[in-house]
Amino acid sequence: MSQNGPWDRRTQPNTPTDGKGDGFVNSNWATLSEPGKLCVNPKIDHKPESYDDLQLEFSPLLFSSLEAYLPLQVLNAPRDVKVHFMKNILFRYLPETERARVQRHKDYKQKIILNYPPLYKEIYTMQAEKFFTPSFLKAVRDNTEESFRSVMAEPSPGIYTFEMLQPQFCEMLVSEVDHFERWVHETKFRIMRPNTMNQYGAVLDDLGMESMLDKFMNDYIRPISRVFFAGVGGSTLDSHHGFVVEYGIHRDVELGFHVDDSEVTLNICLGNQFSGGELFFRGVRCDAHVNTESQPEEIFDYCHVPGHAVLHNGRHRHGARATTSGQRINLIIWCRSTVFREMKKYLRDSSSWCGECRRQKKERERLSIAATKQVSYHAFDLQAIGYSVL
Ligand SMILES: O=C(O)CCC(=O)C(=O)O
Ligand SMILES: [Fe+2]
Repeated sequence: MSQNGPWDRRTQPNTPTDGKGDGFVNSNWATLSEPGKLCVNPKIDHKPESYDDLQLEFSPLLFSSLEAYLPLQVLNAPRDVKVHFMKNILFRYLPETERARVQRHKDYKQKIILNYPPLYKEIYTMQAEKFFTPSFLKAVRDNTEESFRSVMAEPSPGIYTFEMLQPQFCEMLVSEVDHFERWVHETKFRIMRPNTMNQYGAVLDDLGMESMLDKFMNDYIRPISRVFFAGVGGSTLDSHHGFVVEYGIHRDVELGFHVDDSEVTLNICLGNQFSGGELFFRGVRCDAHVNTESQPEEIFDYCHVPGHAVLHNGRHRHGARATTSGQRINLIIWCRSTVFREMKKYLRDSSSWCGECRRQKKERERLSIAATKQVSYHAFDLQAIGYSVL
């Protein structure tokens, strides 16, 4: 995540100012910049603030959860002070190499943001009425399973498709990406591609859209995921990787079979004219079973429609077939849950979501029922010939 959040630009607590701006005049808070300690006993009835609107290196939920452990003096301080205090503590747990990586990425993003002149500044902030179709917006505002289902199809278990983006927004985003690619070409700026499997495409978070996409995830993906992907962290999504992929002539052609680094993935086709490029799905798998066979009922192919979204479990194995003519650009948002990832380390049974774990569990149950039946038939036979069975 970015370190370019609003608090980062503010005067730090140990630099008191004249009190007119964002600085802190209360000299008590100056001491808070020293490495702090949390209290052993949390304040039980404490109602934490939300940190969702900030771009932080750690999950906003982590900051909300830590609040109850803050010393009273910090607990009553402004949110910026609390963030600074908690961040100092959390950073002590990040290995040096990870810290250096975060810093390098921050510098890289800052360089792009300072030098790249956006084509459409207006798409860098969330404007729901301009981005989303009215039917999608209504479903999210009603915020019930029924309202979501009224605009969605589930053509295969766990794969949801629906109309989501306005054509004008899709066109603007495609033009913005084209404009960015031209800038990259002209300036010879070396950019990072979305992932190891794509040679083209751009990470939208890196070109200044991170806070817009945070809102996109928090307000428009999480409410739906809370209903349909609760078992895999759908209600605690707290970070994302947002990017576009580009296929066609002089671009990527296809995408191999893979799982995403996400709990829930939103994949929206932005256009343009193209043929091919179908997504193929082959069942949800945990790490241990990622290379196992698909069952016939897990086989599903989907044709992209511009403006339409596909929402699926990140562990749903999939790939994209060759785009055989034209150009296809898709917006992908990989949504992640820190809480689910932590929990997963301790859970041994993934049969609630992994197709192969579920199949093996059923098979074990079938064998154990068959064995029990065998024992009772055997007992019945013995009784029939005059043995008493305890
Ligand atoms: O090209 C597509 O539609 C799929 C992209 C995808 O699966 C990914 O980027 O993870
Ligand atoms: Fe993917």
